[in-house]
Amino acid sequence: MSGTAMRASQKDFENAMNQVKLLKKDPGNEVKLKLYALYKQATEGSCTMPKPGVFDLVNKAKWDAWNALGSLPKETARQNYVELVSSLTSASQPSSQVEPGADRKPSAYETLEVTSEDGITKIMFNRPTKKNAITTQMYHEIMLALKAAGKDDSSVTVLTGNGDYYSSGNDLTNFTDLPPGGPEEKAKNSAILLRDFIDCFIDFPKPLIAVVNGPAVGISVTTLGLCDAVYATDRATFHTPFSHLGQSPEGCSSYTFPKIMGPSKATEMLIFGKKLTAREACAQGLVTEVFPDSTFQKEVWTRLKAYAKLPPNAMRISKEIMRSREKEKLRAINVEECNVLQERWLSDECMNAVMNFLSRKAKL
Ligand SMILES: CCCCCC/C=C/C(=O)SCCNC(=O)CCNC(=O)[C@H](O)C(C)(C)COP(=O)(O)OP(=O)(O)OC[C@H]1O[C@@H](n2cnc3c(N)ncnc32)[C@H](O)[C@@H]1OP(=O)(O)O
Repeated sequence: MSGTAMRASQKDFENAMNQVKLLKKDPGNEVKLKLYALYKQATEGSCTMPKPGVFDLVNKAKWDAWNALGSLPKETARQNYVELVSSLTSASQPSSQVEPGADRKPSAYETLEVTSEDGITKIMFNRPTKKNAITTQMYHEIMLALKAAGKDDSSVTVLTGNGDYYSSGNDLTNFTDLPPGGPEEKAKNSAILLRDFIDCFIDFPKPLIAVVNGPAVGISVTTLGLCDAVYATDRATFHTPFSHLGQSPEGCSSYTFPKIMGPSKATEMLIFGKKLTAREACAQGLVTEVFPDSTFQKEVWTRLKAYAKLPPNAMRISKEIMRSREKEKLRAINVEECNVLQERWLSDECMNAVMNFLSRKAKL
């Protein structure tokens, strides 16, 4: 939902709770879990309950769903709940009662614009004035959008950015919002969020294409290694300044980058923070193809529309074959990288780098 759209009131929330009870069609377990999680988050805030045991399957599934919302603000959870219920009630209406344009429901997201057309679900990062830096809320919204796109009836999913940047990576103000447990708790929560976020890329079931419309920094670069194709404007640059920030690689890049470009080129990017042009990134295999900025959008979307007409099940199965041998390995690498980062975030090197950026002493 855009920043200017109306927020759901407590009354809207209560109406939505009543509407859920009146749903004619069972929305299925997945949606019920999402509703449960959003309800708990909206009413109680972040999940602080102890995790149920592995054999307590139902409560564990509920706990997982709630816990996955991390620190999503209560108001956003309330809004997302109302919008989810609204989408369920409008989907269960007979088509003759649906007003023209009623399928164009307001977006369920504040930091993204998500659209579905011509067999393509487009997830657009939508904080152009902040160079599409990824806030905690935005991580959650991207996860929700990816999970929904993985199940919708589109054939391919596209990630792109609004404005002049693809994304400037992690929003460094994320580090300033400390929970009661201080930096240690913050680092622990962030590591869990990062692990879950990257798992969504590892497990994404359809072709996932990045349309890199401008410079990309940090995690918006590393996740490209988990996409299935990367199309870039010749204006894009690719920068992973982890050492400069006192941090270490994430997004499985410690594995995917050496595999894609060889260890020494990966070292230049991941350890020395060398910024690549789009053409350099293409020569090294991180980018699939580079287009002149003047024709970028037209050429890329024409191509994607043609790809989206291919048989969706064949594409899904082919991706599964290509990814299946790697999945367990990628998950393990993700956990390892998150553990290392959890410690890095508490280091003086990292804290100083973040403070320098926030106090405007340093930019990349
Ligand atoms: C759950 C946690 C998981 C963490 C995973 C680990 C992830 C690691 C990374 O992603 S590391 C990379 C982090 N990103 C950066 O260090 C980039 C920082 N930004 C910059 O250096 C510059 O802003 C720039 C080079 C991207 C763009 O410079 P310029 O063209 O001069 O624009 P501005 O600096 O004026 O930016 C406009 C506006 O946006 C704000 N902003 C931009 N990027 C970020 C960011 N990453 N975090 C926070 N804020 C950002 C910038 O402050 C300006 O805001 P203002 O208008 O001043 O309010």
